[in-house]
Formats: sequence, C-alpha cells, structure tokens
Amino acid sequence: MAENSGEYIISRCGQELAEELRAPGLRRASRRRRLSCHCLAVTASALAAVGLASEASRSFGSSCAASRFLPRLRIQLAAGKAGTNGRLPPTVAWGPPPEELPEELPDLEEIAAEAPNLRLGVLRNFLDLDEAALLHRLVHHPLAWEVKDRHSSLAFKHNVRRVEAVLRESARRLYAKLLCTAWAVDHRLWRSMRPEEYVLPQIEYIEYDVEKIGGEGGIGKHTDNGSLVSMVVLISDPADFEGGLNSFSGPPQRRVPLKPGDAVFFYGDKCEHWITPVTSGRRVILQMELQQSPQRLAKEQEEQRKAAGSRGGEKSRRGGDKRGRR
Ligand SMILES: O=C(O)CCC(=O)C(=O)O
Ligand SMILES: [Fe+2]
Repeated sequence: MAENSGEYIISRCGQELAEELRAPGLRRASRRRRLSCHCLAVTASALAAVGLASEASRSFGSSCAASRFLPRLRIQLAAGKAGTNGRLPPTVAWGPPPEELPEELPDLEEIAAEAPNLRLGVLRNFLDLDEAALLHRLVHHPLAWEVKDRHSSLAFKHNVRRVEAVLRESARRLYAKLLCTAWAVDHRLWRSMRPEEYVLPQIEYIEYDVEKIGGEGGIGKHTDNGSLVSMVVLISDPADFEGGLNSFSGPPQRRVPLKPGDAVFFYGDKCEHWITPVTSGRRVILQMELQQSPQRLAKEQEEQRKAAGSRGGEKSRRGGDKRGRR
C-alpha cells in the first residue's frame, strides 16, 4: 500500500473513517489529483485532527494548510453530491474533544417537561447583531446552497439554504461556538451525544417570507429525524413579522417566544415541534441539527428491529407514525 495514497491514510484512521471517506472514490480522485482544493483542505484537516498532520501535508502538500481549521474539530470527509459547481461541499463530522468537558452555561434557562428528552434549553442573546449580520451576508456565498429535503408528508412553507460549509470555511469562530454550545447544552439536558462518537452538523438559514411564498409561511408538527441536538436562533426582528411562534409537544406543551439572537435547543429526534403560521412579513432563523452518525443510526435501527421482533412484529419507531422531516 503506497504511503501517500488515500488508502494508507484510511488504514491509519480506522474503519469508521474509511467508510466516511468512501474509500474507492477518494483513492481514485487523489491519484488523478482531481479532488477540489476544498476537498483536499478538508481531508488534510481531518488527518491533522486525528493526529496525522505529517501524513496530511505529505499527501496533499503544504498548500492545503490543515492549520486553517480549528484543531479541536475532528473532521471527516463524507458524501458529496451534485451542488455547488456540480458538487456539494462535503459533510464534515464533528466530535467533542475527548479530554475536555463542555462549558458550564450559567445562563441556560431550562424549560422542564415530564420526560427528560422533552426538556428545552433557552439561551437569551446567544448571537449578537454582528453574528446575525454575518449570517445574512454568508447565505449568499457560493458555498451556501438551497435544499428542498423536507418529507413530502410534512406541511411546510419556507426557503432553506444550507450554510454549514460556508460557516466552517469563513466563520470558524461562529461555527465552533454553535457546536461547542450545543454539546454543552446536551451535556446538561439530555446526554444524547456520546463522547467517543461524532455527529454530522447540518446548519440551515431558513426564511419564511410571506410575500415571496405568496401566502402564510410555517412548518407543521414534526421531529428532526436523527438529530441529537437541534437549535433554532431567531435572526430577524419580531417587529418584521406576525406569527411564527416556536412550539413544542409535551406534556406540557410549550411555546417559546424568541427575541433576536435568542436560541432554543431541543432533542430534535425525540421532541415534536412546529411554529404557528407566519401570517405576514419575513421571519428568518438559523437552525442547526447534529445528526447522529450512520453507524449509530444503523445500530439503533437493528435494536429496534430486534425489539419489534420480540414484541411480535410491531412497527419500528421510525416506521411508525412519526412525521419525519426528511
Ligand atoms: O422555523 C422554526 O423555528 C423551526 C424550523 C424547523 O423546525 C425545521 O425546519 O425543522
Ligand atoms: Fe424541525
């Protein structure tokens, strides 16, 4: 196995990373030197983050400065589909640094529920005006792309652009703040993220613009399937729209009015949520979901299949009456 091939790197990073790197594609592409600079940089930083900095620079050259990325992020290259310039930026995994504990979050307001998984966390003034302005600018960047991936059974009227790649590349401090805070909130409220596992962050700029949509905006009751931690931050002025109140199933059912910059965190996969219709104006939010790894999802589904089998063929949770968003 040649030292500088993707295969070598993959063998050093272990089976899980190999799957995420989609080994054959990476090997072919790196041999022909046809991976985009962006992909190379992400790959290089992935290697640096798992302690293979010298391999990263040997394999991809010093032009892909691994140090451009936050060293505490464990990064992996995942699937790329058609999108920006015919390719979507790769999904990049994140895992909490094993040796660090999350911040204490003294300002976190906890909103109780009967079941621990339905607890909510609110951080007032989580993002400031400059951070909101940065988001309004970056959403027009070529690394942000439009998605239409909501489940067909879900009632929604809004426009969505994915921004995790542009945040990772151009607003690293903000990107790290979102992830580290979500990790800390999870640690306090649900402990759904396991320290040795990674998550796949999906960050979306979502706009409900009644004029643009040609009617009321909104999203019906749903769960964010596979999301261990979901976050919604209001980044427009409530004076600019009517309706759009964040609501969560209980017991007890809760409504969480947000002011600009306020964030609400919830266990997306478990806690049903929706907003009241946006009846006029324009409401904009930043939403983040920390999706569980495909390995964990497969394991969970297998356990559910087994449990359903032992209960005599009852439908699995995901195959039941959940209104999955995707
Ligand atoms: O607009 C919101 O506040 C919530 C959006 C949401 O839950 C979603 O897009 O999954
Ligand atoms: Fe949602």
